Amino acid sequence: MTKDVEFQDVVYTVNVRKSIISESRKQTILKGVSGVFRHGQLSAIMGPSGAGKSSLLNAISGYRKSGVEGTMHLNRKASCYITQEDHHQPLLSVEELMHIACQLKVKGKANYEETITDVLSNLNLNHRRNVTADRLSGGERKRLSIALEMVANPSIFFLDEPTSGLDEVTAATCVRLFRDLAKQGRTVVCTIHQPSASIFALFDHIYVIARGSCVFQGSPKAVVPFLSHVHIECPRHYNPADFIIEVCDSESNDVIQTLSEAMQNGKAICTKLQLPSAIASTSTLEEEPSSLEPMTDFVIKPTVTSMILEQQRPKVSTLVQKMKQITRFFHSPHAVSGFVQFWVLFRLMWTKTMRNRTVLWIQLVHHIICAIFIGLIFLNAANDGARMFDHLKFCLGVCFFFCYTQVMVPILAYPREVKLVKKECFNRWYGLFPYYLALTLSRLPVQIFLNVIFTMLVYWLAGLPAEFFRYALFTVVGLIVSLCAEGFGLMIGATFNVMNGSAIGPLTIAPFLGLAIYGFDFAPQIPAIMQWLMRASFIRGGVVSVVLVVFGYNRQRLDCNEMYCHFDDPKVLLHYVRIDNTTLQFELGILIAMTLFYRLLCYLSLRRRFYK
Ligand SMILES: Nc1ncnc2c1ncn2[C@@H]1O[C@H](COP(=O)(O)OP(=O)(O)OP(=O)(O)O)[C@@H](O)[C@H]1O
Repeated sequence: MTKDVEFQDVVYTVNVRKSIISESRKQTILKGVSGVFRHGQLSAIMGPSGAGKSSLLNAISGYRKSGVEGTMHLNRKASCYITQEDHHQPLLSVEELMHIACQLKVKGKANYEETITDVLSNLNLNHRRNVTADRLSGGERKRLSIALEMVANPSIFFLDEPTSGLDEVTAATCVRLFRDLAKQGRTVVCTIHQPSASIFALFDHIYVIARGSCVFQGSPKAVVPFLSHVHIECPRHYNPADFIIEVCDSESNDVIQTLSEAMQNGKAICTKLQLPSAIASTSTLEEEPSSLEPMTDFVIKPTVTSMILEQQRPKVSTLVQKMKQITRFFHSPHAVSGFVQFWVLFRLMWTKTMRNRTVLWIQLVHHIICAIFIGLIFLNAANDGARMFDHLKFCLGVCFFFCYTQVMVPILAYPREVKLVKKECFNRWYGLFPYYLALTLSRLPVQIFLNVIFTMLVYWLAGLPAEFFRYALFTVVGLIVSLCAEGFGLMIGATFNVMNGSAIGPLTIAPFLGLAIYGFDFAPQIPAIMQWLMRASFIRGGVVSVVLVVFGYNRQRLDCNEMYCHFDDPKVLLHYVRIDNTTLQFELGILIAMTLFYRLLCYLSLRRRFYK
């Protein structure tokens, strides 16, 4: 089982477009870079801002797949990726998070308590086990991210800018911790912007990237001799890390080209020249670096990777390769079954919902106030045969409430969760399907409870007939409309960030609202094309369903306090708005199909984002 990370001729291209109307063009971010990160070593990917450090880390770790070409050689199942921002489940303590990590990542019934205490003590977090993740300091949060992955004991760590936002002392402590992890036989690779001299000296291996090309690879002590080799002299007492970044940040492309050619774009490595007598006495793991004293006897030599060795070996038959691919496809990358993943996630989401008391109270108050507001507008109007348009407005008001309440919440709240889920799915905590199922089902109990409160108040205040069957149908319709609206919101929240989503959400819902109120006063003249368009609006479907529940099912004649009430017979109203030719079952069927459709789109959108 390989523990090293090797890559060859990695190219990463993105499509960039200046504006929506301009043609997209390809931009090459990584220009055929190669390199190797060995186990037992702490490696840093360095470079000026925008050089391609994160792109390289994402490409070799597999965190980004689309647009990446080249050969990568690493054991992905034994690796983990720690993002720059430490996304953790809020409202859960360190200990609870560790328990969840164990339940999802540790095979079989192990003694979680022992594992948790071991890992937390190792990372100096044991004293913070009862604190919630959002109350931890920056350094502690970073250590928690590592602790959560450590329960599965991965042999490769990829960390994106782990020291960003930390002060010098905390950053040095973190880097020392990564070094300890590496010394235990792991490959630890992190991107770092511009380390201080003391932090720079802690790394075993440095990989410098500039404008998408590799300009240095090797020991930090070889930086100064290497630059001197290409006639760039680092001033005495200057931090070599600062100096090489400044050199790479210069305007001139020639310097970068010279350095990159000398390093064969990562196919070569700067290392200490070892005489045969010295080789025998040197261990593979280097001693604790005490200073950045430059090497005197360094050499640039080709990196010998197992990929190169493999190329020299006789080829394995394509049939054997195909068989390996097929068995890999059927082998689940997760430690526990899909059902266990679902159950752990369901309980986690339920706990989160129950602990978020403020949100629960806000939702409850919102439902009660809106119900009283709508109820008072149509107070005891439901039985007045002279107020046909008020009846329709009541049905519209109820549906609009469900739509707006359910659409906007996921649009604003969900994009934040997407990043956390992407990281956890990538690190093989769980699959997307169990997560999605848990997400859908865990919200249901609270949604049903709030909907029942709302419909009870509205139904009673409006003075609708005291028939349990009619009230139950009224509540079911409300629930299906709210599930459909939530699916629509989730689809937007999963596809766009908060800023774009909060603009796109209301924009896309507006035509649905228009179609929902279109033509109730001239229903017989609605053209066929509009009929089809109206079908596309789930709000229209909801309004029609509510009208059918309110006025269908043998509703008694309404009261009439005037000389003549044309609409006191509910059948006349249903006929006037051309709703008498449809059934509640049909309308609900379409609403359920739309709910499933939006939720499928949400799932596919998440899939595309996670696996691209
Ligand atoms: N998806 C993308 N679309 C367009 N440009 C991109 C994309 N991803 C990366 N880039 C560009 O590629 C370059 C390298 O990006 P990357 O994030 O890898 O740089 P970096 O070295 O990590 O920078 P920093 O230290 O500032 O985070 C930048 O100019 C960035 O704008």
